[in-house]
Amino acid sequence: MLPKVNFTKTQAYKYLTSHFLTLTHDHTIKSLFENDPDRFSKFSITFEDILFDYSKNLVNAETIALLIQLARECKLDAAIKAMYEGEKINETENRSVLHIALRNTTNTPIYVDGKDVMPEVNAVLAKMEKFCHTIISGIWKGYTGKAITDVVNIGIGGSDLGPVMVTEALKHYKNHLNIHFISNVDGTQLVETLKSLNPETTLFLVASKTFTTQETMTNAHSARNWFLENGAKEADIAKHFAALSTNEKAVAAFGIDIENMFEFWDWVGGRYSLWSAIGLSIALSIGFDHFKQLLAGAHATDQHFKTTPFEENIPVLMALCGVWYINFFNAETHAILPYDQYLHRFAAYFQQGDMESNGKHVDRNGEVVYYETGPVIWGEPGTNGQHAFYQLIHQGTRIIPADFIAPAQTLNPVGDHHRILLSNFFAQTEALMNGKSEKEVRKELKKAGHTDEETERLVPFKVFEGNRPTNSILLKKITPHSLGSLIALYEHKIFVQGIIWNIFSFDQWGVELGKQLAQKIQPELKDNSLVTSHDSSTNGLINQYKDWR
Ligand SMILES: O=P(O)(O)OC[C@H]1O[C@H](O)[C@@H](O)[C@@H](O)[C@@H]1O
Repeated sequence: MLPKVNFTKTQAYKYLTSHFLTLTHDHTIKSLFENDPDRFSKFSITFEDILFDYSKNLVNAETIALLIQLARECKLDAAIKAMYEGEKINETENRSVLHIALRNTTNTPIYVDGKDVMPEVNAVLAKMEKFCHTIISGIWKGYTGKAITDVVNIGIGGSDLGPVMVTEALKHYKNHLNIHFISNVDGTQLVETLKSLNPETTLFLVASKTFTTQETMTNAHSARNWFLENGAKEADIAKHFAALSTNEKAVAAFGIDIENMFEFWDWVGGRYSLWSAIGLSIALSIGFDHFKQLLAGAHATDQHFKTTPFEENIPVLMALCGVWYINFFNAETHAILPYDQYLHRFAAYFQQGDMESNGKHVDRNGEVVYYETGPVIWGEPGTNGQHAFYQLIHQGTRIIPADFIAPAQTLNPVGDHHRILLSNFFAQTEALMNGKSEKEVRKELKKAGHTDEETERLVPFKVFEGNRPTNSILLKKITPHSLGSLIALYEHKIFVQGIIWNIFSFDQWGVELGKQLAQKIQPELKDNSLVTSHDSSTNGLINQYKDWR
């Protein structure tokens, strides 16, 4: 059982409330640097090939100490232990939360209901490895004797976003196989994807934890129809369809050979499942050795998170800074801004990771909370974001804490590109912190030849308040290992925040209601009769749709 502490009732929260007033009155981030030449070394941590710099936050040593006291009062240590020991901390679904077991490369036993899960985990990994070898090498033949050239992952949510994000992030390491993803039930994605494919050389991976998700099952059935309508027979399905699921019965009912099923377990949350059989498209894309490196990188973070004192623990500090902004500064969103094109789906991935985990308004006692919980997560790769939405981060009315992520080494050295990219990465966090004062603006305008009158008119628009907080995460290079570590840092950050906010981070009841209503509406769309069973807006929309279709 997880501890159930209301963090707003702790001593630390009380202290933080008064500390907030003194800190924000007396300091800016800029002045904190001016007053402490060692600030960077005090507020940054190097873990393997990752430098986490949180010095450009509105925190001082006292803030961090109080936030850590908060974590202690919320019994974070007991919660971490409970997760790592396989306790059923997902209490509303009565399940353990063990994505850490999927990448437990040191193989220490982890027990669920008294049974070590590691033999099963290793058996599936071995099966995935063998499968990857036969597909990548071309030993596996399609129904006309040709090797597989294209792999299509059919899944949605956690059965899509992780594989999409990681195959994109590690594109540099990919082999000859073309990997495609179909997630949306909008037939457009299916039709556009299948257009370029040959059934003789295509492998479909039907990825669904439950194997009941409507979008995925609809797409999987249509893919099967396409396969059978283009020359293949029922008996050929075994060579072209595999399933990644926890639901053997439903896989068999769909007609996929159980030999081609890669299993995982109910203690793997969908949005934490890229490390499981759901990662098969990743392993096929980059090869199994690279996939193992991805797992090893995540395992390294798991060890860091489990064994490092909170003062030096990156996910704990990421989480606590987030709590500081959300619950004391009323920040509503958190931006993830990777200065790396390969990470272009990283923010989208953690939209599900974070928002489905911590988008909750009922605490672990079943009470409605009166404080803010999970932030809105958003972001795009820099420098594209700079030319789109950074205006609001720099000069808008809201506080937007942001993570800037960049690799020191590029995987694609071309001319001066990487130096230009990284100079923007460094410049942005500096600018967000320092801003530009009236005095500086005046000087600049005068130097540019503006009259005094023009200068005074323009000054207010050109001032940057600064004092906008950021984290910088500098990686040596994007590798399967470092990416695995990075993803796991964010996963554990989400866990820590869920513990502080006293919410259950590993269920997702909020996605159910829309699903239920869609099931109800679907039969109403069959014929053209007038619909009157809903509110007037929903009726009006449905009836107009019927009129226009
Ligand atoms: O893998 P499945 O079972 O198809 O679920 C896909 C997705 O469905 C729902 O939206 C949620 O439960 C997500 O967490 C999940 O990732």
